[in-house]
Formats: sequence, C-alpha cells, structure tokens
Amino acid sequence: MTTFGQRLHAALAERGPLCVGIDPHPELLAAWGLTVDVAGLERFAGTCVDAFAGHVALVKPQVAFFEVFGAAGIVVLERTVTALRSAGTLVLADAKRGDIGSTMDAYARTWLTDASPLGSDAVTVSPYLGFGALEPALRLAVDGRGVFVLAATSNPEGAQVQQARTADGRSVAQVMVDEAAARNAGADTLGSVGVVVGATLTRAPDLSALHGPILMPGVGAQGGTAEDVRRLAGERLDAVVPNVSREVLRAGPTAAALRDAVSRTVDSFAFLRA
Ligand SMILES: O=c1ccn([C@@H]2O[C@H](COP(=O)(O)O)[C@@H](O)[C@H]2O)c(=O)[nH]1
Repeated sequence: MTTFGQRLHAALAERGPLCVGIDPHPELLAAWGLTVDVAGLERFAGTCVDAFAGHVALVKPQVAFFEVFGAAGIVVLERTVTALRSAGTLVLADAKRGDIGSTMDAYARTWLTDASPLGSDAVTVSPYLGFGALEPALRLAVDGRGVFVLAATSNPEGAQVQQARTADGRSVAQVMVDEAAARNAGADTLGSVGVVVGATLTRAPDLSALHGPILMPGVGAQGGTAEDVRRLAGERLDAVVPNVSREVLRAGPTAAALRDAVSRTVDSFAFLRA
C-alpha cells in the first residue's frame, strides 16, 4: 500500500508544489456571476474541478463554505471530493476537526474512509484538545490517509494559544510539530502526518525533524508572499506545500483562466523544487 505521504511526494514532483483551495466565498460566487445559493455553489465547485483535476498536486475544499448551505451543500462537497479523487487528484478536506477520542473516531471515519461519501485523502485536524485525542485520525494516517495538524496558524489570534510556553520551554506550536515528527519516524519519502504553518508568521517552529509535509496557507489574500514561504521553510523546501485559495479563485470564472492562475502560482514557487 502506498502511503499518503508517498502519493503527495509524487504529486508534488509531477504537478508542482501547490495546494489550491476551493473556497466558495459569497463574494467570489457574485464575482463569477453566480447566484449565492446551492446552484451557484455547484457551478463554482464544478468549474474548480474542471480546472484543477489532473493539474494540481493537492486540492483543499474549505468545508465551511459547503456546510453553510446545509445538507444540499454537503451533497455538492461529496460530489466535488469524488470527482477530484476519481481523476487521481489528492483531496485535503479542510474541516479542522478535533474532539474527545470517541467523537474523533467518527470524524476520522467521516473524512478518511471510503465507507463515507466525504472520504478524502487527508483532513486538517485541531490538536487543541490534546494531540493524543487525534489518535483515531492518526491511526488512519498509518493506513493510507493523511492528516495536517494545526501547529502555527496564519491568523494573528493563533499566537495566544500556539506561542504559549509549555513547562519544558517549548512553544505549544513546537510541541505539536514534535508530536507529528514522532509519528513520521521511519517514513521513506514524506510521512503522512503533516502540520499547518502560516505563511504570515514572523517565525516558524523548528521543522527540521518533521519528515512530513508542511501546509502553508496565508499566501496572497492574507498577505503572505512566496518570499515569506522561502524564509519560513528554511531547510525544508522539499516538504513545503503553499496553499493559495482566493488569489487563484479570483481569476475565475472560466476553468482555463483558473488553470493559468495555477501555472503562474506554481512558477512563483519554483524554488521549492530545489
Ligand atoms: O492557518 C490556517 C489554516 C487554514 N487556513 C485556510 O486556508 C485557506 C486560505 O485561504 P486564502 O483565500 O488563500 O486566504 C482558507 O480556507 C483558510 O480557512 C488558513 O488560512 N490558515
């Protein structure tokens, strides 16, 4: 069985180091000339699938923008995940799940198993109920799926929790990176337990021992730049996957224009291929 880390490593090498988000903000639906309802959502997501499937290494639907439409929005999300995965494109569901272990087990089965219509290749998880509470998702990450653990997020409010110091002097963010690193021990290419580190930060946690993918959101609309990605990645250029959502999506509404935006963005991160 190939691991998620191995599949991601191959996809990044083939398609370039980029995770594109599908974030159907109401403003984007309007800017694309779509109605802000389920019909508009379906058109938006369908165009993103046409543009990104087979072209982008990792696609990250932001679950919140589907959930806001209730059950009908979830159906669109299910179709989006299925269409991307059927085309051989890796899907990271940005659901930021985290709860007590028994509930986490249900989240893990929802987002990381084929028995679920929402089953994806990987999911974002929040370790702020304790890293160990993520165990059900981490178990599936040994079994062909991936998780991205929120370590140092791109929003300014995150520092209040993530930069707090633990008894041994490490930041909370560093503890999360170190816990993820322990789970990746022995992986041959990239491990399947990634972390999220914002491109907007002044300083990243020490990522040198992670041996897993580093999702870096915050590029573009939140002010992070390719240069910030280079600075924060340090020696881990091989493992960084910048995430860009609105900056690419604003190029819509045609799939061709979105694909051009993807190519330009991938080119701006050419240094990550080094
Ligand atoms: O620290 C984090 C974790 C997740 N996100 C998510 O990434 C995208 C960013 O969208 P942009 O339009 O490129 O700003 C969005 O879905 C966030 O929820 C993040 O920004 N920061």
